[in-house]
Amino acid sequence: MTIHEQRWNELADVKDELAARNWFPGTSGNVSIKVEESPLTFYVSASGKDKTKRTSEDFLLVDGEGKAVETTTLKASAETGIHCEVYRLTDAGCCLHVHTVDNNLISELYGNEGEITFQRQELIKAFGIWEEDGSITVPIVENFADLTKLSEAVAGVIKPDTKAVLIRNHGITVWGKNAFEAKKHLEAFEFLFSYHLKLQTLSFLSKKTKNKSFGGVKHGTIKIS
Ligand SMILES: CSCCC(=O)C(=O)COP(=O)(O)O
Ligand SMILES: [Zn+2]
Repeated sequence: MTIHEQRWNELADVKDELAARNWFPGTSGNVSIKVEESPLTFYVSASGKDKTKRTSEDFLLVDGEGKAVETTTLKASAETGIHCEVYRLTDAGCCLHVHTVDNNLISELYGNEGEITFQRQELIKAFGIWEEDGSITVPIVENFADLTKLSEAVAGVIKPDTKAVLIRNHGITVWGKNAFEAKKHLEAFEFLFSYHLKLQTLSFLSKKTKNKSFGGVKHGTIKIS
């Protein structure tokens, strides 16, 4: 099997796994995988496709500027520019973008702060953070309609330890050194988002009902009194 076939299959497999979780509602989302480092080429999903279906026209090969490197009638994802920035600024080998209710809610709740930080959560070990007081921060950018501006906004918040960027009321773009790691990071973030939202809801409800069962909420810590 050629390297191109291998990468295509890895990307198709991870896309299927995310589709099985209903993480591509309404044709949303896009995925990519690096094929060659220099000059950069990567497979990216074709725009507007039903990402729950597996076909021979799911991906096309593009260069570091997001331009097709082979003759094709396929159109690269509208958000290919974001994938280009991720490959330009990080050592990513795979980049995944999904729209979920949880990542949209978190992006709106913390949008004005421009970031959300998770601490004292076992699952941050999925990002290689094993320190007692380690934390992971996800920057949040506005959802600019101009996709060049959106790509620039994403690029502007990527630091050396950034693993993902939230786009406000849009979705998350997350990456890893390969498809396995990118999926691991995505699953871990979605777990943290879901946990955080449930905890905030429980905290709010307990305050509303003056039920003292749940105390102050501090980055995932629940004090039971
Ligand atoms: C109906 S989703 C709107 C576009 C979007 O945000 C997305 O993730 C999918 O765009 P693509 O061009 O990659 O299909
Ligand atoms: Zn999107």
